[in-house]
Amino acid sequence: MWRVMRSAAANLRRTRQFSVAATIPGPCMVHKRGADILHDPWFNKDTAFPLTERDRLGLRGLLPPRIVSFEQQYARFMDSYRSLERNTQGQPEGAVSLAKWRILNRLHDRNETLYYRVLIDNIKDFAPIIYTPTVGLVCQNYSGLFRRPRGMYFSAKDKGEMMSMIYNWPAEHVDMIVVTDGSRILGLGDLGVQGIGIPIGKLDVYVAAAGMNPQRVLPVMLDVGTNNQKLLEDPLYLGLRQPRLEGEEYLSIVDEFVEAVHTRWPKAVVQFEDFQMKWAFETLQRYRKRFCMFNDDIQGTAGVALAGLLGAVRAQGRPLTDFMKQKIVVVGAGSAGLGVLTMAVQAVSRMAGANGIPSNHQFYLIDKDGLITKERKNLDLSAAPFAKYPEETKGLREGASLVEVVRKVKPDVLLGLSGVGGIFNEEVLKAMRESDSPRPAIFAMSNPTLNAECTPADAFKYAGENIVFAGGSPFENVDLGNGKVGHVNQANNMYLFPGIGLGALLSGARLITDSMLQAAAECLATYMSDEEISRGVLYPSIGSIREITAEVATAVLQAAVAEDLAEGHGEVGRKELRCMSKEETAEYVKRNMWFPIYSPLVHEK
Ligand SMILES: NC(=O)c1ccc[n+]([C@@H]2O[C@H](COP(=O)([O-])OP(=O)(O)OC[C@H]3O[C@@H](n4cnc5c(N)ncnc54)[C@H](O)[C@@H]3O)[C@@H](O)[C@H]2O)c1
Ligand SMILES: O=C(O)C[C@H](O)C(=O)O
Ligand SMILES: [Mg+2]
Repeated sequence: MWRVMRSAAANLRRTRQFSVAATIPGPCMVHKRGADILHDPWFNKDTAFPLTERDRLGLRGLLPPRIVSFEQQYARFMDSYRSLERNTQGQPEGAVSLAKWRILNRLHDRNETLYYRVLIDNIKDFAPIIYTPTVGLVCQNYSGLFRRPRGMYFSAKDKGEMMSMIYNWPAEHVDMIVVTDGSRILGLGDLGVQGIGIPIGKLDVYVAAAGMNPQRVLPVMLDVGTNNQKLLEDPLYLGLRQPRLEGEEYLSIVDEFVEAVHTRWPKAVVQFEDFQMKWAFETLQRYRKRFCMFNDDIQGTAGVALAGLLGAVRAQGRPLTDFMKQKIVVVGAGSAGLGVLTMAVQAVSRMAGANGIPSNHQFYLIDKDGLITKERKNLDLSAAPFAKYPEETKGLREGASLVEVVRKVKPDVLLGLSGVGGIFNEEVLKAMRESDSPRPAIFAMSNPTLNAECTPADAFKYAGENIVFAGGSPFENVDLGNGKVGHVNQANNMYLFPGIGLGALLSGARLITDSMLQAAAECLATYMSDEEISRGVLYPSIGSIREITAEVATAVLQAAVAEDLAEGHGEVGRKELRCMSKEETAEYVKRNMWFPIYSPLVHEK
């Protein structure tokens, strides 16, 4: 458990060419002809339709005569993207990001194959546009940006209709669903129906990183109203104009949706995303023993944070088992912060061994009212296991402030999942200089950029140059002068959710268990070489997200097999999965990862 890969092995893996040859799709059946094909982004090839297909599909005369290759189309798109970048230099960042999102979104609407190819090849550049942080801005402006619908919308007004509505979705097969109710979009709060941008962005990452087939993914918005007064008063707002449903009324909507999905696509994996804390925990508890689902903010985030925390131990030159001694201050007792602490405690008890006494002594939890102790009035049930007994507080009082806690505890790690920009201020960061760790770690994981607890520049400036740093949104590395660079990691659940979803899907498991999630976290934690870790590099580059996702999916699938939960997927049955070696499992995963190239289209009536 928690073995650290030898650096040579990790490097070898990194240099291995990632094979896409096996993913070349065969002919693709299309039930449309003529202009209907050109207007369908799944099938459209624009000017790249060869003459034979133009004849066969009734496209002759509907396109200019010259046939342009995929490579030429690709180059033309990238040229226009780069010229947009040049022409908008110096303009406000938000406006530029939205312009970039628009040009990508237009391509998405027109030609999915080309869109996903440019996305995969340029994921490092494009992830911040189609995903965090720009996706946050898109959600905030969604009603104004809306041109064409994407995904499905189930509203409180659809009660009793969902079982039939689900059949309105045009695709026969759906493998992966990301659903939100828009109640806690990143650190931006309740954005109602406008939160649909998040499932769309997450599923784009699924296609790019996990090779999910875009014809088989479904973003979903459950619109149960909004408590965002500004949106309710906005004449352009596209969602229900009513306060959020609560209690049983709310749950009956989610229940109906989950049942409808399960009836039509019993094997689909469902990811719950950006639900406010009470519903995030409630729905996870309610469905995880019945359906193949997980909550990304609780469980995906936990695995990514744990991998980073273990990396921070290695960066101190200590053995992994020293994780049990690390003093960690978690700021934010919401779905993400509590998810992280829950998984960290599980890791500590595994390390302590079967007879070890599970301990959370070294963890300190802070929320908007300060340090959480057993003396807290109306202590939230989910935070209770992490509340400090009086004898554990080092003399700190209930509700002690963040800076008081940091000064007194001298933590090895300060981890923010509060959604509050800038709360790791100069005073707090300077207090981290007194940390007991030779290499303190600062994780400012809240999204989007302005909601990060601090910037990396401030962290290196005030807490010292020897820190290890991770943000949740992408930031540039920091120039420390004298040729030294402060490496900036992105501790974002995108390193795990695509592999969790893909591994679960390909295993055919009916549930996503703690062991499967632990396998995902372990895989990420052991991915980096000692040399990388010593430079403060805790996570792989986004550029290799497809490789890490394939490994995570393999680990998840193997864990499902080990628990005898893997029932098989498509042609590959339970028995075959059980007989596969690790290498064969990895090959099976890669073989099933979709890669965008134009397939020959064959018309079928
Ligand atoms: N990097 C990632 O992968 C990742 C994953 C999940 C969530 N997040 C981010 O984490 C943030 C929180 O998400 P969540 O789902 O846990 O939200 P949440 O609303 O469930 O919880 C927020 C918590 O922060 C606390 N808080 C608020 N103000 C505070 C303050 N001034 N000081 C200390 N604590 C304060 C609240 O009391 C609450 O406990 C969001 O910004 C989200 O984008 C990041
Ligand atoms: O969406 C992200 O970038 C990460 C996370 O799921 C979040 O809610 O912030
Ligand atoms: Mg989220």
